[in-house]
Amino acid sequence: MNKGQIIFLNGTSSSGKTSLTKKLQERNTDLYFHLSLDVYENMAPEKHLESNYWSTLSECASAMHNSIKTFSDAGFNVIVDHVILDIPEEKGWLEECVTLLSDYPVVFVRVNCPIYELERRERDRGDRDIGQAKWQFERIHGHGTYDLEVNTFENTIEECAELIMKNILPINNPSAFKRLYERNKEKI
Ligand SMILES: Nc1ncnc2c1ncn2[C@@H]1O[C@H](COP(=O)(O)OP(=O)(O)OP(=O)(O)O)[C@@H](O)[C@H]1O
Repeated sequence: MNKGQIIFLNGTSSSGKTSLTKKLQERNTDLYFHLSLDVYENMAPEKHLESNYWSTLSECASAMHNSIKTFSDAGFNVIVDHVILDIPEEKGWLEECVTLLSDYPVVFVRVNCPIYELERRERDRGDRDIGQAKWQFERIHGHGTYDLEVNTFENTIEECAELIMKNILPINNPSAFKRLYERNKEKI
């Protein structure tokens, strides 16, 4: 069975990942499942998140990373909506993803948006902690390796979705995940 396609979006809060996911699902006739850390976090009991937030969140993230592989192995396409930061608490998250998925058809997408627009969206939403987007903006994308970048401020969500679909790589094409995996191996 062919592995399911993986579109892996990484961007700060309010960068437009959910909007982009909905647009990709709308324009594709093929079925794409949406995997997001919020959903996995909601599966964990509140008492664990309250008493040990980062360690519980890391277990939620790990469950999600392993699920991506399971979905793809079963032939299901997925869109992963993630915020992987360069902070000690999330150490190993990206490494786990690239180790699990280096041989999978992944398009790793950097979702960009300028800080003033992130802050404007954050204020408008009213359901996000003010300052969260800025804090994440200063701690994301440090590894610098992606297959593709989109900018949800300069381009419409439709244009960003179009660009992603044009960049779905043929199977066996070396993706950013493969390059990151090889780079990590050299460090060990
Ligand atoms: N291209 C855009 N132009 C204007 N507003 C946008 C654009 N993309 C997203 N937004 C708005 O920004 C807000 C955040 O978008 P969205 O939920 O897609 O971001 P997100 O990256 O999934 O955020 P989070 O990680 O916090 O869930 C929403 O109110 C959405 O309508």
